[in-house]
Amino acid sequence: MDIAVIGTGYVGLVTGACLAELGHRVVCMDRDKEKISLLNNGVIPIYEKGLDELVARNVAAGRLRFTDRMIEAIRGAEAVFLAVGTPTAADGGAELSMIFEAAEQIAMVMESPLILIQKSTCPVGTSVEIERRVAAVLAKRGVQIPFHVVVNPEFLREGTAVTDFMQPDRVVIGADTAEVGERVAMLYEKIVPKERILLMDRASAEMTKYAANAFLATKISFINEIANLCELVGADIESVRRGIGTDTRIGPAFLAAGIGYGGSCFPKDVKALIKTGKDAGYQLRILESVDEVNRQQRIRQVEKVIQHFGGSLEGKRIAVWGLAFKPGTDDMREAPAIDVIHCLLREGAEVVAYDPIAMPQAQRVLDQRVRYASDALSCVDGADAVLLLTEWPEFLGLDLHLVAQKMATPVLFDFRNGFSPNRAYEAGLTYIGVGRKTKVSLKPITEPITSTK
Ligand SMILES: NC(=O)C1=CN([C@@H]2O[C@H](COP(=O)(O)OP(=O)(O)OC[C@H]3O[C@@H](n4cnc5c(N)ncnc54)[C@H](O)[C@@H]3O)[C@@H](O)[C@H]2O)C=CC1
Ligand SMILES: O=C(O)[C@H]1O[C@H](OP(=O)(O)OP(=O)(O)OC[C@H]2O[C@@H](n3ccc(=O)[nH]c3=O)[C@H](O)[C@@H]2O)[C@H](O)[C@@H](O)[C@@H]1O
Repeated sequence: MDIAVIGTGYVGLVTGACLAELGHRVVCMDRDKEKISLLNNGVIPIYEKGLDELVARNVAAGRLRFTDRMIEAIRGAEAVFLAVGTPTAADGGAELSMIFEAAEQIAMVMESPLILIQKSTCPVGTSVEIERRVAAVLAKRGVQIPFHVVVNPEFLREGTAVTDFMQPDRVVIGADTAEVGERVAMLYEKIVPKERILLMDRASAEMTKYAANAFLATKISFINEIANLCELVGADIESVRRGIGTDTRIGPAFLAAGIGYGGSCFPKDVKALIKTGKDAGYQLRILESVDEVNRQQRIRQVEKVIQHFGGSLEGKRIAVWGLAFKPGTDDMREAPAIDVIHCLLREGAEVVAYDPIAMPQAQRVLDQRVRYASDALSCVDGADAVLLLTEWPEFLGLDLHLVAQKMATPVLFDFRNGFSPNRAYEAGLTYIGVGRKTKVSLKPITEPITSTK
């Protein structure tokens, strides 16, 4: 099929490259000329495992092209994916101006029948509004061109985006007729069995995406609340996590306690769903708490650091391991590190940070006073404490004896529960995790779980 993808960010670029890999002819379009120029010069603007080879292979095979011109993107296309951003608006809802603008730009130049596929995460009713706007532009142009708007939300995660796209648990397709839904389903036939392609109405597909992200965010805030309680009553969250995660009705995924969720989606999608509820006259109490618990979780961890140093961080050198919102990505959107570092600086600390991949992105958003180290060990040189904020494997494999030796005072705040407390103690570090016993006298009975899936 000839396909256009509008918006060449994390989702658009992965979608375009993967569809090309499946044999389709794909044109990826973005209004950001710099991004398109990089891509046309073989440079991938984001860090995502496996994406560079995938893009290079499909460009070389002539199945994947990039443009900043809408008319060029949709010429000859049968289907157009809309994968532009839908960030948080001032009222907490989803900012839809970019997706409406893209749809209207398509309507202004389309010459033949099209299926518009809403890949971006958008509140219930957006597909109907897109339909209305496209029809209005076509009417203004005085042309009659058949088109459909189909909802096909994306469930990939950054860091594993290519494999998530190529091996999805399921594909959700919301369409107003079974026939158009089936046509979009054909795009996924090679990667997912038919019974896992879920055809439904458009409103339900739009809601499914928000419900999925909101549920995963709820699991995280839930386990963080239990972890906070563990700290107060002397239980260990890693044991509890194992104890509940082995119940098949609960499952082990998304139960890693820590500093809370960040990223471009959970925070914004939870807020947007709360706003959808408000607009419909329904208060989503659970999700309001999920959002609030997540906000507090960052503050709570900084308070632990302040408390450890007797109420002030004035003149303390704090090392920060990890800046991206999770390992495997350079994405700094809503990264806990932003808030944590802001608070540390406000309290008078000197901050030295290191992230194996995200430092160039971080430098754009963090305070100029932050200093950057060239590796994980030099980051802790002379530090009064080190904070693990992103559980990159590179940190977890460090020799903690060496770490302790380099520090002025050997204190490890493990805000991702990436290390074994006993390993840290044996290396001479004071260990403070999230929901972990501050002193573990027994041999470790649980190993830290670093995978979040
Ligand atoms: N990042 C992720 O892991 C996931 C994101 N999503 C959803 O996918 C959507 C896109 O997210 P990301 O890829 O992260 O966003 P992004 O911000 O990385 O990329 C969006 C791109 O759209 C471009 N754009 C905006 N308006 C445009 C227009 N009128 N014409 C052409 N290009 C335009 C921007 O220049 C940007 O390059 C959002 O709705 C998000 O919630 C869904 C699943 C996963
Ligand atoms: O809509 C989206 O954008 C995507 O949002 C998330 O993907 P992503 O944000 O890339 O990353 P996750 O692996 O879900 O992690 C999100 C945040 O939760 C945190 N997390 C995750 C799991 C866990 O157990 N504990 C925990 O604190 C991570 O550190 C990270 O900050 C979802 O997992 C995807 O299915 C979805 O498509």
